Amino acid sequence: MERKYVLVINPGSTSTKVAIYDGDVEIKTHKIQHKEDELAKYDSILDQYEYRLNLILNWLDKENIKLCSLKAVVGRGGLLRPIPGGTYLVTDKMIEDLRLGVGGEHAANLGGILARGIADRENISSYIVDPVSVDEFEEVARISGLNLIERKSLIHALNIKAVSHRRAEELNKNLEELNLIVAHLGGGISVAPVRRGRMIDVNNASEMGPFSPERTGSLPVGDLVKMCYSGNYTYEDMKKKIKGKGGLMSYLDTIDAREVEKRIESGDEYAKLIFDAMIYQIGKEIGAASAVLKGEVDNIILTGGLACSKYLVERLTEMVSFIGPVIVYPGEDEMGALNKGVLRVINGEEKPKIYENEVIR
Ligand SMILES: Nc1ncnc2c1ncn2[C@@H]1O[C@H](COP(=O)(O)OP(=O)(O)OP(=O)(O)O)[C@@H](O)[C@H]1O
Ligand SMILES: CCCC(=O)O
Repeated sequence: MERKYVLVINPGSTSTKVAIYDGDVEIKTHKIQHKEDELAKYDSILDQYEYRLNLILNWLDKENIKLCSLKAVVGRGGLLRPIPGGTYLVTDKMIEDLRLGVGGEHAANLGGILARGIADRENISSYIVDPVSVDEFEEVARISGLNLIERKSLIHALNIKAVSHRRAEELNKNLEELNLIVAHLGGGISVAPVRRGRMIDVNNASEMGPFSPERTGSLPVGDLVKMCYSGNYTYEDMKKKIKGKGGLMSYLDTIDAREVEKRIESGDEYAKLIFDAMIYQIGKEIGAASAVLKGEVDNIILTGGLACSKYLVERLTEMVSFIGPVIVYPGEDEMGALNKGVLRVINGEEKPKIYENEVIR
Protein backbone atom coordinates (compact mmCIF):
# COMPACT_ATOMS: atom_id res chain seq x y z
CA MET A 1 0.00 0.00 0.00
CA GLU A 2 1.25 3.50 -0.84
CA ARG A 3 2.61 5.34 2.20
CA LYS A 4 0.79 8.49 3.25
CA TYR A 5 2.34 11.32 5.22
CA VAL A 6 1.40 14.22 7.49
CA LEU A 7 2.72 17.66 6.50
CA VAL A 8 3.41 19.94 9.49
CA ILE A 9 3.66 23.73 9.05
CA ASN A 10 4.84 26.08 11.80
CA PRO A 11 5.00 29.73 10.72
CA GLY A 12 7.11 31.96 12.99
CA SER A 13 7.88 35.65 12.81
CA THR A 14 11.10 35.12 10.82
CA SER A 15 10.82 31.56 9.55
CA THR A 16 8.41 28.86 8.42
CA LYS A 17 9.30 25.41 9.76
CA VAL A 18 8.03 22.44 7.74
CA ALA A 19 8.24 18.70 8.34
CA ILE A 20 6.96 15.43 6.93
CA TYR A 21 5.98 12.60 9.27
CA ASP A 22 5.41 8.94 8.54
CA GLY A 23 3.42 7.86 11.61
CA ASP A 24 5.39 9.30 14.51
CA VAL A 25 8.69 9.28 12.62
CA GLU A 26 9.92 12.59 11.23
CA ILE A 27 11.31 11.79 7.79
CA LYS A 28 12.05 15.32 6.56
CA THR A 29 12.29 18.68 8.22
CA HIS A 30 13.38 22.12 7.14
CA LYS A 31 13.42 25.68 8.45
CA ILE A 32 12.65 28.15 5.66
CA GLN A 33 14.37 31.32 6.83
CA HIS A 34 12.72 34.52 5.59
CA LYS A 35 14.88 37.51 4.84
CA GLU A 36 13.84 40.68 6.67
CA ASP A 37 13.62 42.66 3.41
CA GLU A 38 11.38 39.97 1.85
CA LEU A 39 8.89 40.14 4.76
CA ALA A 40 9.08 43.93 4.79
CA LYS A 41 7.37 43.94 1.37
CA TYR A 42 4.09 42.90 3.04
CA ASP A 43 1.85 45.23 5.03
CA SER A 44 0.50 42.45 7.26
CA ILE A 45 1.31 38.86 8.20
CA LEU A 46 -1.79 37.74 6.30
CA ASP A 47 -0.41 39.29 3.11
CA GLN A 48 2.53 36.87 3.33
CA TYR A 49 0.25 33.91 2.54
CA GLU A 50 1.12 33.37 -1.17
CA TYR A 51 4.81 34.01 -0.51
CA ARG A 52 5.04 31.41 2.28
CA LEU A 53 2.75 28.96 0.42
CA ASN A 54 5.00 28.98 -2.65
CA LEU A 55 8.09 28.41 -0.53
CA ILE A 56 6.44 25.37 1.11
CA LEU A 57 5.29 23.97 -2.25
CA ASN A 58 8.81 24.47 -3.67
CA TRP A 59 10.31 22.65 -0.70
CA LEU A 60 7.91 19.71 -1.14
CA ASP A 61 8.80 19.61 -4.82
CA LYS A 62 12.52 19.65 -4.07
CA GLU A 63 12.09 16.81 -1.58
CA ASN A 64 10.03 14.91 -4.16
CA ILE A 65 6.99 14.77 -1.84
CA LYS A 66 3.86 14.74 -4.01
CA LEU A 67 0.76 16.39 -2.58
CA CYS A 68 -1.18 13.19 -3.36
CA SER A 69 1.08 11.34 -0.88
CA LEU A 70 -0.27 13.45 2.02
CA LYS A 71 -3.07 12.23 4.26
CA ALA A 72 -3.41 15.38 6.37
CA VAL A 73 -1.89 18.81 6.85
CA VAL A 74 -1.51 20.49 10.25
CA GLY A 75 -0.53 24.06 11.05
CA ARG A 76 0.36 25.83 14.29
CA GLY A 77 -2.75 27.57 15.59
CA GLY A 78 -2.74 31.26 16.34
CA LEU A 79 -4.76 33.95 18.05
CA LEU A 80 -8.29 32.61 17.63
CA ARG A 81 -11.21 33.18 19.99
CA PRO A 82 -10.69 31.50 23.40
CA ILE A 83 -11.16 27.71 23.02
CA PRO A 84 -10.33 24.57 25.04
CA GLY A 85 -7.20 22.60 24.18
CA GLY A 86 -7.24 19.85 21.55
CA THR A 87 -6.96 19.09 17.83
CA TYR A 88 -9.26 21.18 15.65
CA LEU A 89 -10.39 20.74 12.05
CA VAL A 90 -9.73 23.90 10.07
CA THR A 91 -13.26 25.06 9.23
CA ASP A 92 -14.52 28.02 7.18
CA LYS A 93 -15.38 29.87 10.39
CA MET A 94 -11.86 29.35 11.73
CA ILE A 95 -10.37 30.65 8.47
CA GLU A 96 -12.64 33.69 8.68
CA ASP A 97 -11.46 34.44 12.24
CA LEU A 98 -7.80 33.89 11.36
CA ARG A 99 -8.16 36.31 8.44
CA LEU A 100 -9.93 38.87 10.61
CA GLY A 101 -7.26 38.43 13.30
CA VAL A 102 -9.94 38.27 16.02
CA GLY A 103 -7.30 37.76 18.71
CA GLY A 104 -4.62 39.96 17.13
CA GLU A 105 -1.80 39.52 14.61
CA HIS A 106 0.55 36.56 15.09
CA ALA A 107 2.60 34.60 12.54
CA ALA A 108 0.88 31.43 13.80
CA ASN A 109 -2.40 32.79 12.37
CA LEU A 110 -1.05 31.70 8.98
CA GLY A 111 -0.66 28.07 10.20
CA GLY A 112 -4.31 27.08 9.77
CA ILE A 113 -4.71 29.08 6.57
CA LEU A 114 -1.65 27.50 4.93
CA ALA A 115 -2.65 24.01 6.10
CA ARG A 116 -6.13 24.43 4.62
CA GLY A 117 -4.77 25.95 1.40
CA ILE A 118 -2.61 22.88 0.76
CA ALA A 119 -5.09 20.26 2.06
CA ASP A 120 -7.93 21.58 -0.13
CA ARG A 121 -5.87 20.86 -3.25
CA GLU A 122 -6.08 17.13 -2.42
CA ASN A 123 -9.42 17.17 -0.65
CA ILE A 124 -7.86 15.97 2.62
CA SER A 125 -8.34 17.32 6.14
CA SER A 126 -6.40 20.16 7.70
CA TYR A 127 -5.94 20.74 11.42
CA ILE A 128 -4.49 22.97 14.08
CA VAL A 129 -3.48 21.75 17.57
CA ASP A 130 -3.52 23.58 20.92
CA PRO A 131 -3.30 27.14 19.59
CA VAL A 132 -1.95 30.12 21.51
CA SER A 133 -5.53 31.12 22.44
CA VAL A 134 -6.38 27.91 24.34
CA ASP A 135 -8.37 29.04 27.35
CA GLU A 136 -8.97 26.68 30.27
CA PHE A 137 -9.11 29.44 32.89
CA GLU A 138 -11.23 29.23 35.98
CA GLU A 139 -13.51 32.28 36.12
CA VAL A 140 -11.63 33.78 39.06
CA ALA A 141 -8.45 33.94 36.95
CA ARG A 142 -10.11 36.29 34.44
CA ILE A 143 -10.50 39.18 36.88
CA SER A 144 -7.77 41.79 36.44
CA GLY A 145 -8.58 44.43 39.02
CA LEU A 146 -10.13 46.89 36.57
CA ASN A 147 -13.60 46.16 35.24
CA LEU A 148 -12.64 47.34 31.74
CA ILE A 149 -9.77 44.88 31.38
CA GLU A 150 -9.98 41.09 31.46
CA ARG A 151 -7.03 38.76 32.10
CA LYS A 152 -6.56 36.61 29.00
CA SER A 153 -5.20 33.14 28.41
CA LEU A 154 -2.50 33.55 25.76
CA ILE A 155 -0.09 30.73 26.30
CA HIS A 156 2.53 28.40 24.84
CA ALA A 157 -0.24 25.77 24.93
CA LEU A 158 1.24 23.39 22.35
CA ASN A 159 4.47 22.75 24.26
CA ILE A 160 2.86 22.94 27.71
CA LYS A 161 0.29 20.28 26.77
CA ALA A 162 2.96 18.15 25.04
CA VAL A 163 5.33 18.10 28.05
CA SER A 164 2.42 17.48 30.44
CA HIS A 165 1.44 14.39 28.39
CA ARG A 166 5.10 13.34 28.30
CA ARG A 167 5.43 13.53 32.09
CA ALA A 168 2.18 11.58 32.60
CA GLU A 169 3.44 8.86 30.23
CA GLU A 170 6.78 8.70 32.06
CA LEU A 171 4.98 8.30 35.39
CA ASN A 172 2.60 5.78 33.82
CA LYS A 173 -0.35 7.88 34.99
CA ASN A 174 -3.27 9.67 33.38
CA LEU A 175 -2.76 13.40 33.05
CA GLU A 176 -6.04 13.78 34.97
CA GLU A 177 -4.28 12.33 38.04
CA LEU A 178 -1.53 14.99 38.11
CA ASN A 179 -1.04 18.57 39.25
CA LEU A 180 1.85 20.20 37.40
CA ILE A 181 3.44 23.60 37.16
CA VAL A 182 4.83 24.04 33.65
CA ALA A 183 7.21 26.90 32.93
CA HIS A 184 7.76 27.34 29.18
CA LEU A 185 10.92 29.44 29.08
CA GLY A 186 11.48 30.71 25.53
CA GLY A 187 11.68 34.09 23.84
CA GLY A 188 8.42 34.62 25.75
CA ILE A 189 7.62 32.95 29.07
CA SER A 190 4.43 31.14 30.13
CA VAL A 191 4.13 29.73 33.65
CA ALA A 192 0.95 27.67 34.08
CA PRO A 193 -0.58 25.70 36.93
CA VAL A 194 -1.88 22.59 35.11
CA ARG A 195 -4.51 21.03 37.34
CA ARG A 196 -5.55 17.55 36.25
CA GLY A 197 -4.67 18.36 32.61
CA ARG A 198 -6.22 21.83 32.49
CA MET A 199 -4.18 25.04 32.31
CA ILE A 200 -6.32 26.90 34.82
CA ASP A 201 -4.27 30.10 34.91
CA VAL A 202 -1.21 31.63 33.22
CA ASN A 203 0.64 34.90 32.98
CA ASN A 204 -0.23 36.15 29.49
CA ALA A 205 3.19 35.49 27.89
CA SER A 206 3.14 38.79 26.03
CA GLU A 207 2.04 41.16 28.77
CA MET A 208 2.36 39.80 32.31
CA GLY A 209 4.49 37.71 34.61
CA PRO A 210 8.29 37.47 34.55
CA PHE A 211 10.35 39.36 32.01
CA SER A 212 11.80 37.17 29.28
CA PRO A 213 14.60 37.43 26.72
CA GLU A 214 12.53 39.80 24.55
CA ARG A 215 9.49 40.87 26.64
CA THR A 216 8.97 43.02 29.71
CA GLY A 217 6.29 40.94 31.44
CA SER A 218 4.45 42.91 34.16
CA LEU A 219 5.60 46.50 34.68
CA PRO A 220 4.84 49.09 37.37
CA VAL A 221 1.63 50.43 35.81
CA GLY A 222 1.92 54.03 37.03
CA ASP A 223 5.29 54.49 35.38
CA LEU A 224 4.06 52.75 32.25
CA VAL A 225 1.10 55.12 31.94
CA LYS A 226 3.44 58.10 32.43
CA MET A 227 5.66 56.85 29.63
CA CYS A 228 2.67 56.40 27.31
CA TYR A 229 1.56 60.01 27.88
CA SER A 230 5.04 61.56 27.90
CA GLY A 231 4.78 62.46 24.23
CA ASN A 232 8.15 60.74 23.68
CA TYR A 233 6.81 57.46 22.31
CA THR A 234 4.23 56.39 19.74
CA TYR A 235 1.80 53.51 20.31
CA GLU A 236 4.00 51.36 18.05
CA ASP A 237 7.15 52.34 20.03
CA MET A 238 5.51 51.28 23.29
CA LYS A 239 4.26 47.97 21.86
CA LYS A 240 7.77 47.19 20.61
CA LYS A 241 9.28 48.08 24.01
CA ILE A 242 6.94 45.62 25.74
CA LYS A 243 7.34 42.78 23.24
CA GLY A 244 10.47 42.50 21.12
CA LYS A 245 12.73 45.07 22.76
CA GLY A 246 11.88 44.36 26.41
CA GLY A 247 13.41 41.98 28.95
CA LEU A 248 17.05 40.91 28.50
CA MET A 249 17.07 42.81 25.21
CA SER A 250 16.33 46.14 26.89
CA TYR A 251 19.07 45.78 29.53
CA LEU A 252 21.73 43.81 27.69
CA ASP A 253 20.97 44.42 24.00
CA THR A 254 20.74 40.70 23.28
CA ILE A 255 18.06 38.03 23.57
CA ASP A 256 20.66 35.26 23.51
CA ALA A 257 21.00 33.66 26.94
CA ARG A 258 24.19 31.89 25.83
CA GLU A 259 25.77 35.28 25.14
CA VAL A 260 24.61 36.51 28.57
CA GLU A 261 26.12 33.45 30.25
CA LYS A 262 29.44 34.14 28.49
CA ARG A 263 29.39 37.70 29.82
CA ILE A 264 28.69 36.44 33.33
CA GLU A 265 31.57 33.93 33.08
CA SER A 266 33.88 36.76 32.04
CA GLY A 267 32.94 38.70 35.22
CA ASP A 268 30.22 41.06 33.92
CA GLU A 269 28.36 41.88 37.18
CA TYR A 270 25.59 43.85 35.43
CA ALA A 271 24.78 40.92 33.11
CA LYS A 272 24.65 38.68 36.20
CA LEU A 273 22.26 41.04 38.01
CA ILE A 274 19.86 41.13 35.05
CA PHE A 275 19.95 37.38 34.36
CA ASP A 276 19.51 36.64 38.07
CA ALA A 277 16.55 39.06 38.14
CA MET A 278 14.85 37.16 35.31
CA ILE A 279 15.38 33.88 37.17
CA TYR A 280 14.06 35.50 40.38
CA GLN A 281 10.88 36.65 38.62
CA ILE A 282 10.33 33.21 37.07
CA GLY A 283 10.74 31.64 40.52
CA LYS A 284 8.16 34.05 42.00
CA GLU A 285 5.68 33.14 39.21
CA ILE A 286 6.19 29.43 39.94
CA GLY A 287 5.49 30.21 43.61
CA ALA A 288 2.24 31.94 42.58
CA ALA A 289 1.23 28.91 40.50
CA SER A 290 1.86 26.65 43.50
CA ALA A 291 -0.57 28.77 45.55
CA VAL A 292 -3.19 28.31 42.80
CA LEU A 293 -2.68 24.55 43.19
CA LYS A 294 -2.86 24.92 47.00
CA GLY A 295 0.59 23.40 47.27
CA GLU A 296 -0.49 20.08 45.75
CA VAL A 297 2.20 19.88 43.08
CA ASP A 298 3.44 16.59 41.65
CA ASN A 299 6.13 18.18 39.48
CA ILE A 300 7.48 21.49 38.29
CA ILE A 301 8.48 21.19 34.63
CA LEU A 302 11.04 23.59 33.11
CA THR A 303 10.99 23.58 29.31
CA GLY A 304 11.80 25.80 26.27
CA GLY A 305 15.13 27.14 25.03
CA LEU A 306 16.14 28.74 28.36
CA ALA A 307 15.78 25.37 30.09
CA CYS A 308 19.01 24.46 28.20
CA SER A 309 20.83 26.95 30.45
CA LYS A 310 22.58 25.11 33.29
CA TYR A 311 23.05 28.42 35.13
CA LEU A 312 19.33 29.19 35.02
CA VAL A 313 18.14 25.67 35.83
CA GLU A 314 20.45 25.38 38.85
CA ARG A 315 19.38 28.70 40.38
CA LEU A 316 15.71 28.22 39.64
CA THR A 317 15.75 24.72 41.09
CA GLU A 318 17.39 26.03 44.23
CA MET A 319 14.59 28.59 44.53
CA VAL A 320 11.51 26.42 43.88
CA SER A 321 12.36 22.79 44.69
CA PHE A 322 10.73 23.20 48.12
CA ILE A 323 7.42 23.18 46.19
CA GLY A 324 7.95 19.87 44.38
CA PRO A 325 10.43 17.85 42.28
CA VAL A 326 11.79 19.81 39.30
CA ILE A 327 11.87 18.06 35.90
CA VAL A 328 13.76 19.63 32.99
CA TYR A 329 12.75 19.08 29.36
CA PRO A 330 15.08 21.48 27.52
CA GLY A 331 13.95 22.99 24.20
CA GLU A 332 10.63 22.16 22.61
CA ASP A 333 9.29 19.89 19.91
CA GLU A 334 6.38 21.83 18.46
CA MET A 335 6.55 19.98 15.12
CA GLY A 336 6.33 16.60 16.87
CA ALA A 337 3.50 17.89 19.08
CA LEU A 338 1.50 19.07 16.04
CA ASN A 339 1.99 15.69 14.35
CA LYS A 340 1.01 13.81 17.53
CA GLY A 341 -2.19 15.87 17.79
CA VAL A 342 -3.20 14.79 14.28
CA LEU A 343 -2.19 11.16 14.89
CA ARG A 344 -4.47 11.03 17.96
CA VAL A 345 -7.34 11.96 15.64
CA ILE A 346 -6.33 9.72 12.71
CA ASN A 347 -5.88 6.77 15.09
CA GLY A 348 -9.30 7.41 16.62
CA GLU A 349 -7.98 8.17 20.13
CA GLU A 350 -9.52 11.64 20.06
CA LYS A 351 -12.34 13.28 18.11
CA PRO A 352 -11.36 16.40 16.17
CA LYS A 353 -12.97 19.49 17.67
CA ILE A 354 -15.03 21.93 15.62
CA TYR A 355 -13.93 25.48 16.35
CA GLU A 356 -17.32 27.19 16.11
CA ASN A 357 -18.82 24.66 18.56
CA GLU A 358 -16.09 25.19 21.15
CA VAL A 359 -15.65 28.97 21.32
CA ILE A 360 -15.92 29.98 24.97
CA ARG A 361 -16.77 33.66 24.48
N1 LIG B 1 21.72 25.80 24.77
C1 LIG B 1 21.23 26.92 25.29
N2 LIG B 1 21.72 27.43 26.42
C2 LIG B 1 21.25 28.58 26.96
N3 LIG B 1 20.21 29.27 26.43
C3 LIG B 1 19.66 28.81 25.30
C4 LIG B 1 20.11 27.62 24.66
N4 LIG B 1 19.36 27.40 23.56
C5 LIG B 1 18.47 28.43 23.50
N5 LIG B 1 18.64 29.25 24.53
C6 LIG B 1 17.92 30.50 24.82
O1 LIG B 1 16.51 30.28 24.84
C7 LIG B 1 15.85 31.47 24.41
C8 LIG B 1 14.94 31.19 23.24
O2 LIG B 1 14.22 30.02 23.46
P1 LIG B 1 13.38 29.34 22.28
O3 LIG B 1 14.25 29.06 21.12
O4 LIG B 1 12.63 28.23 22.93
O5 LIG B 1 12.39 30.52 21.98
P2 LIG B 1 11.51 30.83 20.70
O6 LIG B 1 11.06 29.55 20.07
O7 LIG B 1 12.21 31.82 19.84
O8 LIG B 1 10.32 31.59 21.40
P3 LIG B 1 9.02 30.99 22.12
O9 LIG B 1 9.46 29.76 22.87
O10 LIG B 1 8.57 32.11 23.00
O11 LIG B 1 8.05 30.69 21.01
C9 LIG B 1 16.93 32.45 23.99
O12 LIG B 1 17.21 33.34 25.04
C10 LIG B 1 18.11 31.51 23.73
O13 LIG B 1 19.35 32.18 23.83
C1 LIG C 1 1.50 34.02 23.75
C2 LIG C 1 2.22 32.70 23.64
C3 LIG C 1 2.88 32.48 22.31
C4 LIG C 1 3.88 33.48 21.97
O1 LIG C 1 4.47 34.11 22.84
O2 LIG C 1 4.16 33.67 20.78
